[in-house]
Amino acid sequence: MDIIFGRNKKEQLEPLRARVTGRIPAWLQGTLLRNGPGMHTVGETRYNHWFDGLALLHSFTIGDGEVYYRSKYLRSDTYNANIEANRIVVSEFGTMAYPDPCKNIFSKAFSYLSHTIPDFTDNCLINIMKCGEDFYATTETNYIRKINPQTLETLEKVDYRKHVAVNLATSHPHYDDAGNVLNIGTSIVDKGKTKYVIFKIPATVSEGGKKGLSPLKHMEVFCSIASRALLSPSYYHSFGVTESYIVFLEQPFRMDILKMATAYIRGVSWASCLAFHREDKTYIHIIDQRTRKPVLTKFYTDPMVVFHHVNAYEEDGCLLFDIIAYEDSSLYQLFYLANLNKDFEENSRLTSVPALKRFAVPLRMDKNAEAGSNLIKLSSTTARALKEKEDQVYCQPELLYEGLELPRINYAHNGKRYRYVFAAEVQWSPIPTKGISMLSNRPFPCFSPSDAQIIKYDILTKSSLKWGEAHCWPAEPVFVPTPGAEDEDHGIILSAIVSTDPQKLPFLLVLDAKTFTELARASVDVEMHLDLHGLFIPGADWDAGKQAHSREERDRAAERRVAPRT
Ligand SMILES: CC1=C(/C=C/C(C)=C/C=C/C(C)=C/C=O)C(C)(C)CCC1
Ligand SMILES: [Fe+2]
Repeated sequence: MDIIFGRNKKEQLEPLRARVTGRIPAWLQGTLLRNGPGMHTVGETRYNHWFDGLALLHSFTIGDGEVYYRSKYLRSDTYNANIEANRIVVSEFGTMAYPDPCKNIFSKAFSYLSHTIPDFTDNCLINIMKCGEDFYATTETNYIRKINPQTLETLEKVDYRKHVAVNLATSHPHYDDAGNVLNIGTSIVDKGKTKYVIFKIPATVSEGGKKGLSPLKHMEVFCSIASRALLSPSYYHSFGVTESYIVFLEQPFRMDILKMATAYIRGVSWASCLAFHREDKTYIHIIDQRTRKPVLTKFYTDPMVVFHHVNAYEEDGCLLFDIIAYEDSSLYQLFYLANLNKDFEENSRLTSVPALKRFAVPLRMDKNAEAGSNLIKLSSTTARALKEKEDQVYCQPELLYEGLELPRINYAHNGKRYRYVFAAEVQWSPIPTKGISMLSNRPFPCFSPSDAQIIKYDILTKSSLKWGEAHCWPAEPVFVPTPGAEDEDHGIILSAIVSTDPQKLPFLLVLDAKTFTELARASVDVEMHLDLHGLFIPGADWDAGKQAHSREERDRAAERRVAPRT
């Protein structure tokens, strides 16, 4: 497991031609650009958590049936400071770091305290966001980093706070048909009011006919939602949209602001300031995009932890939304490197498995409905919404499928009716209970991973198709539609596969999205990292992608030309 999770990966700066077996469809031209943690130790120091690792961007440039691979570390301020000091000097999610051991730690801590919330990391390791014509590496802090999608070079650092009052923002924005970005962030103790802020970044800006203006400078607040608890806003990783609404889950997995403000002085990580409150509810906020206000009915459900929304849409006066839900926060526990690097089977136990669940929320309240009655009359789901009071509804989901994560859809169906979920599936087999869970303090059913595959789940027929191979770890499957496609699943699936078998090279897998049969694979002789998220840039200048060298490479080549041979 160390091969996959714990080991630092080398960059592949020069585009490397992959060995293609099978046939890549001729129409498939573009670049699959992805992000994830690639470096877990710096000098003698090591990160505690897999989500701390330094961002390693990688790309597969595809065209004329060929594939070229390259990878490059994001040259974030965090990366540069760490490399220069040859140790970890910037704090990440699961690792608190101290910039300068020679200086008085306390004076530093006091200056942090006076700001309440310290300056966060710009190690943008989670996803890639498209903003107008530009691409950004993203994480969940207030920083994003512009990148060159062809050369993977790191460009400007953008601070969201300069444009909207957010200290944190998700790495999973939504896009409308015009390419405008919709995202949500948390504004911590801004004028004493902790709130969730939904903001928009326009795809294009033109002022007096001037082009090339930065869309980020034209961000606007779309609406905000007050946090239930001023000092403990919810943690969230994504949200949902339909054509007319936004779905935001205020889950009882919360950040303790006071703990965060003193974390540095106490020598504990940000992760330790997050806690799951199983005695609490999950509040379902539905924001009407037309009025820019939350609907007044209070919808809630049982406590849960959600990272990924799959999709949401409206049907017959109801809003349906699908998520991957956990019963507790054991996922974060699992990704501590100490757990991942030891006996994986033994240690990677979850006290709850990721489950695809469908919720249904009534958009119009039946005033005459009796208390206790189910307001959902759809034949397509068994999800229920029980009226409790005039303005209070308890939602009970329909369980669709257990054991999948990293969901993707055909994005043309985002916010609209859809049928297919593409995801990574990890089958967690139950193992005999050995004791009491440290997380929940109760006897726990334990699960250990037994099999990893890519899955296409059909919500309509409740059936699935799968792709899997021995020793292979699939990444998030990305759907790319065939040009002119009419069917939702008319296209291909791309996934970067790494293997635990040292004899087997990593490869880009190309599947037919309809049948889930393998069309081709492009193997590369590199140590590839297991990534998190990314996107496909269609029709990107294939020749340029194949040849484009970064500024550094060009400089090195020039140096080689002038340097006398010794
Ligand atoms: C640094 C930092 C954070 C980073 C969180 C990260 C990096 C989360 C990654 C989550 C993933 C990858 C989930 C996958 O499902 C917080 C807690 C937002 C706030 C404090 C500073
Ligand atoms: Fe994610």
